[in-house]
Amino acid sequence: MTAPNPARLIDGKALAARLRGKLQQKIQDWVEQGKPRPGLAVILVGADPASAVYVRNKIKACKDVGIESFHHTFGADLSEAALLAQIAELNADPNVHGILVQLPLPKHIDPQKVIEAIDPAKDVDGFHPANVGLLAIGKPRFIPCTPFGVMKMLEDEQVQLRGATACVVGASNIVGKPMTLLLQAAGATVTICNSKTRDLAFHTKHADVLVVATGRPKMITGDMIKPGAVVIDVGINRLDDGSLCGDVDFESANTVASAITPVPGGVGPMTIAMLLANCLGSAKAHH
Ligand SMILES: NC(=O)C1=CN([C@@H]2O[C@H](COP(=O)(O)OP(=O)(O)OC[C@H]3O[C@@H](n4cnc5c(N)ncnc54)[C@H](OP(=O)(O)O)[C@@H]3O)[C@@H](O)[C@H]2O)C=CC1
Ligand SMILES: Nc1nc(=O)c2c([nH]1)NC[C@@H]1CN(c3ccc(C(=O)N[C@@H](CCC(=O)O)C(=O)O)cc3)C=[N+]21
Ligand SMILES: [Mg+2]
Repeated sequence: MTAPNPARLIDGKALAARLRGKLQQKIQDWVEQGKPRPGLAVILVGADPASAVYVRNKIKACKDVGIESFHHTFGADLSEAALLAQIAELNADPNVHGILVQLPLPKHIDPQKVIEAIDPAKDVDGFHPANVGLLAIGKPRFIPCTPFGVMKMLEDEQVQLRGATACVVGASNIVGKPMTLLLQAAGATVTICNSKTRDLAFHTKHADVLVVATGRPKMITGDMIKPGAVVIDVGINRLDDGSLCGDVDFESANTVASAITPVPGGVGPMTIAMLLANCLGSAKAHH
């Protein structure tokens, strides 16, 4: 059975490809002006298979648009001190404009300490407290890639955020919190939910724009969605059969929403495109 009235599919993969094409041209122009090629250092600690895939995707995306990438891979037994020393070296390297330490890190390493060791001017993830603060006061330097990508998708879809009701489900530092700041800066009235939220559906059902980032496969079902809402599914979950699914139950949500992102092919590719955009922005700010 097909949905009676299926939602418009928001094609993040296609939009990301368009953005990468524009970036490739901008980087070519920049380098032709005699400016240094943007460089991104990616640090991977340990052998988490999902992380390894993401890092490989990021490095390939760099190559496609003309960003030089520097890949540093370490075993899971790397000491925190050694990681901090590696970051200090990259902070001082003039060929490196962006530094990304792939999360999660092994348990013996304090991720907050690592994030704070990165030069805020090279923090293309936008996770450093200085950059979080700048975003919070409406003067962003680096916008975290995933929420930045979501905003680009909403813009491309011409979703009216001014005066709209938005709900963000999930309140992490890397997705939910910065997402809330961006939506509210765009004029939406925003509710942010977490695992303790009582009557989650009450909140989600009021949202014209619903963004979900919980890491709970298919937890948002069609009956929790306002008819006609725009639904953005940030979740990436691997099921036992090896397939990927989001935090939204696509099948039931698709019949209620007016537009929805798929997983895969939605927010994920946009995250990488915005990382590349932040790297070019950083190279320009350095020169
Ligand atoms: N597409 C992309 O580019 C990216 C995708 N992701 C994916 O997005 C998802 C979220 O990632 P991340 O933000 O890092 O996750 P975290 O685990 O850091 O945070 C999850 C958040 O969701 C909340 N939450 C958990 N369960 C529920 C529930 N039942 N009801 C309401 N809220 C709940 C948690 O609440 P509490 O605060 O109470 O614990 C927490 O705030 C994951 O699937 C991840 O793989 C992440 C980054 C990028
Ligand atoms: N310092 C840091 N910065 C991050 O931005 C960061 C991180 N750590 N750790 C993990 C999360 C997750 N993340 C994704 C990026 C792209 C896809 C992506 O391209 N997804 C494809 C599918 C990929 C697949 O097949 O597995 C898609 O949705 O179509 C997914 C997830 C970035 N993260
Ligand atoms: Mg490269």
